Amino acid sequence: MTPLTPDGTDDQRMTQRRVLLTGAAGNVSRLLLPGLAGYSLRLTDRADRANSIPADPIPADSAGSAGSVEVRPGDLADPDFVAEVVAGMDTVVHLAADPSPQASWADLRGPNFDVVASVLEAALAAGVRRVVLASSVHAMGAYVRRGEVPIDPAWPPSPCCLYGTSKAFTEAIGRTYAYRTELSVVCLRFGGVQPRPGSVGGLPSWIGPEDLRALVVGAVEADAAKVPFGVYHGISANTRHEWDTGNATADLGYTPTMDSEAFAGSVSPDEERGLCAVGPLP
Ligand SMILES: NC(=O)C1=CN([C@@H]2O[C@H](COP(=O)(O)OP(=O)(O)OC[C@H]3O[C@@H](n4cnc5c(N)ncnc54)[C@H](O)[C@@H]3O)[C@@H](O)[C@H]2O)C=CC1
Ligand SMILES: O=C(O)[C@H]1OC(=O)[C@H](O)[C@@H](O)[C@@H]1O
Repeated sequence: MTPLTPDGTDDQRMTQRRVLLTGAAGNVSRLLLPGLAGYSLRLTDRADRANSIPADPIPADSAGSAGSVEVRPGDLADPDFVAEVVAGMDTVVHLAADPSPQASWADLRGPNFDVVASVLEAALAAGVRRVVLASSVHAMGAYVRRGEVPIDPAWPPSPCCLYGTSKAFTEAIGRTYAYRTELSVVCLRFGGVQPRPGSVGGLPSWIGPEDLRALVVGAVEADAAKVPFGVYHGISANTRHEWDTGNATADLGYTPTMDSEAFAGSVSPDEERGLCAVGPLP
């Protein structure tokens, strides 16, 4: 791997970094990509989603030079494809997964368990510096229902659903790779990633697009020697404070500026406490 120029400008550093984004045709990617415009990007998603992967240079959301964009469609369930698409990358931002809190074990075991393991294994083999793994607030959702807030990222996972369980696994296997190998792993527990929050119940766990971009860039850029592993809450600076983001500020330089309260008067009145419906597991 070519080392980055240590005294380069931020723009130079970004275009030198080769970043693979998985799940590039998805909803989080759509909001995230303008923040990654300065990187040399490789974007991947399933072939049947390829026409939703942006193929042209991404318009940046702030002044900055546009890096290159390469699109490589394929199925991450195939470990050979994973190895191929990870090769040559400095950083992997792994978003691809089943994002549904209603998903069953049968739905999740491939995309949210096996694929995570394949991505870490391929990244290690390829000499990748850092893997950023998409986790979710659902890994901690039981604390919300019990009203045990604000939630400290260092508390043990307490998933509210099997999807949350898959994210607790994601964090655990990431921690193992960081402990046993040279790979640095950063897990981001995103809240509701939306241009604006949808309901009153979603106000505490919202992360807006600008904060999402700043958090992921912070996770890509943080010095791997100083941050071999970490789990961070990806939440905006919401007035209805339920998620501690202090370690993200300290380690990743994340200083959120958006606040869901700005939308409080115009969201749906659904106030349900908890991220998931209660009832039998799927
Ligand atoms: N949307 C949200 O508010 C939140 C999302 N997350 C996490 O962020 C990540 C992205 O979520 P979204 O963009 O909302 O989901 P999405 O469903 O919109 O996008 C995920 C993408 O991953 C791709 N994918 C899944 N399995 C694949 C495979 N085997 N091979 C290749 N591509 C595959 C899908 O085709 C899809 O385009 C997920 O890991 C999700 O769990 C976490 C918290 C909140
Ligand atoms: O609970 C939330 O706000 C979000 O959390 C997630 O992890 C899910 O992937 C997304 O579908 C939810 O909308």
